[in-house]
Amino acid sequence: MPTARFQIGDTVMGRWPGSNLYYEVKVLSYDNKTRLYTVIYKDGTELELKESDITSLTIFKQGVSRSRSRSRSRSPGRPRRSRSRSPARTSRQSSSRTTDVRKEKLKEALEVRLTPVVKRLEKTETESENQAGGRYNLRRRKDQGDGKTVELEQKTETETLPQTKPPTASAIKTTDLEFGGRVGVFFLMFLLPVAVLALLILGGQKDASLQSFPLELPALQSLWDCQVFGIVLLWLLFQAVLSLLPVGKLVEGMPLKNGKTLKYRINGFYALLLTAVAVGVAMYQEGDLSYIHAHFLQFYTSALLIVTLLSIYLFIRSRWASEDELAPGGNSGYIIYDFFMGRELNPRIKNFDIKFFCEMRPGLMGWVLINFAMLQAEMKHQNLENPSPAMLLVNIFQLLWVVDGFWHEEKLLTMMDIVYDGFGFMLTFGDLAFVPFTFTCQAYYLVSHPNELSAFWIITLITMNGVGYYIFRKANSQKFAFRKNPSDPAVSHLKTIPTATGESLIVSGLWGWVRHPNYLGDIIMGLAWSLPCGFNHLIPYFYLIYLITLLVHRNARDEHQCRKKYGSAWDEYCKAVPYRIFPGIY
Ligand SMILES: NC(=O)C1=CN([C@@H]2O[C@H](COP(=O)(O)OP(=O)(O)OC[C@H]3O[C@@H](n4cnc5c(N)ncnc54)[C@H](OP(=O)(O)O)[C@@H]3O)[C@@H](O)[C@H]2O)C=CC1
Ligand SMILES: CC(C)CCC[C@@H](C)[C@H]1CC=C2C3=C(CC[C@@]21C)[C@@]1(C)CC[C@H](O)C(C)(C)[C@@H]1CC3
Repeated sequence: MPTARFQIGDTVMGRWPGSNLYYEVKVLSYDNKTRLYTVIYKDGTELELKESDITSLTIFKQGVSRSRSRSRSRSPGRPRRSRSRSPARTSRQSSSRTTDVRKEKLKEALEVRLTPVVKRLEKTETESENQAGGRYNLRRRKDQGDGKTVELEQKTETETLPQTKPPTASAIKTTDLEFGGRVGVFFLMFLLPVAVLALLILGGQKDASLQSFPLELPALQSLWDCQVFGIVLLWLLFQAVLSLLPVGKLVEGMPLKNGKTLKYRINGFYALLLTAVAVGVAMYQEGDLSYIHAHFLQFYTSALLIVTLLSIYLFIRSRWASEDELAPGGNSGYIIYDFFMGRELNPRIKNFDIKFFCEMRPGLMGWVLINFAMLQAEMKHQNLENPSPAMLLVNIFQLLWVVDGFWHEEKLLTMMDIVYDGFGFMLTFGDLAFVPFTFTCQAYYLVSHPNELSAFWIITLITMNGVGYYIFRKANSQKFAFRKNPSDPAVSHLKTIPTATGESLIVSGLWGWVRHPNYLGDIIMGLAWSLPCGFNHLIPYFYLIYLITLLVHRNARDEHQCRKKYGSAWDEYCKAVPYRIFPGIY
């Protein structure tokens, strides 16, 4: 008959599921059969924990002070990494984000069942302070001067405790396959490039209706041009050189599995300005940008070849990557799957981060350049003295979005694409081929399909894009500011739900309206980018369709992770804010 090591009513330290973080919990009961303890966290979450996930307060405190003195003696005078980390997020959050990533893919041995019992919506500062009592009041801790540091230190130190050692890297194996597994990604790998090619062929035809497909298939030799390939290579090289310029700040990314952080040069905005200058000079020298329109298919096939070669290089080099440099989602052992998803998380050549570079630079800059080239091509093809209002709107709206992206470049470092996803065919194709050749679908379409816009429509579209942008920017900035410092006056008025991980969820304002207001803003903008092209064809709506599909899928993926991470607090959030992306739609 097994005996319980901890007694009912004992206050002990309990591991939070899937993480290496320990919180004070009270033992409620012990089940002799399952050998599980039911414990209650201070936020009211009840869990069943194994004995190995519980430690007594005394042992825990000894462990913390031991590891503290160990780390001090190892690196005297060295500043704590966690305090000087990326400005993108606080290290407290960084820590839980990495933990979340581990939790998702490392198949930890923890088996816990979440049993939401008491739920509490944190309403106002005063109210939550009154309620603080015995409960875990996160809001209050953060507001208590050094409270944040204490909490942060404890978590950092906790990771060095022997009993909370993360699973060894060799245990990492991707078992949950996405996109239909091996067969799914195999088809996607061929379907995606072909679908984009079809879009480009169709968008360039006079009759771009889907019924006319597959008309006028281009001759094979017209898909390739060595000069175009050379231009694409030069473009990549030029952007790579700009990204390496020692201007702009150096920031640290999120902590990796091995506890290290990588440095990133944030100079995208300068690179955009320099690119604009270079294009200006080229035009002044009588360069004709409409060349891009005339050779659009060849530019695409050149990009596709580079994508393929780069993906092969990335896959081969990942063989030499250490286990802790691998992405949790791209290490299934199946060649096709891992090639598609990407094995290595942050492939680098010295300080040059290939993923970060591809994600932001050649594709996004290329998008703006191609749009501008389409504007010139439109004037040439339609004998216009000035670009059409539709073309101008599309160019300006999208330029605003790209400029915004570069202005907030460092925030990308906290996104799942950088923190979690490997760099393989999917992202390489997405960044270098999909973004520049499909996000430009409206401008490309307008070159051969003019669409008149009335003043009313123009004003409506400007308003729509403005509203979308406001929601998108405000939601993203609010979340970012809140994660950085919840006491920031700009966000401290927001109502929140505390969670047992130490992070709160915003439940008022935009984040109290729908659960992903930033996606909603993005979608409204996507609509404002397509409508200038009229309603004759589906081609200009390709971006909108892609965006909705991607964001709905991303939303599901994110919610799955948030539910695992925040447990009952996430359910509470979902109850308080029932709509996912669109108001009125669950
Ligand atoms: N045009 C395009 O092709 C694409 C555009 N985008 C845009 O990029 C932007 C960022 O998107 P993405 O990174 O996917 O997602 P989000 O920026 O929405 O990040 C989701 C994370 O936010 C945190 N969070 C969720 N709800 C709350 C809340 N109520 N309060 C506080 N924190 C919360 C959670 O992380 P935690 O709690 O750990 O902080 C969650 O994991 C969006 O605007 C999106 O539209 C994205 C993909 C493609
Ligand atoms: C079907 C395809 C192969 C799917 C590819 C998806 C990618 C094109 C997108 C996934 C997430 C992206 C983001 C941006 C660009 C498109 C991809 C790579 C982004 C960097 C653009 C600039 C923005 O400001 C952003 C919010 C930083 C975007 C982040 C996500």
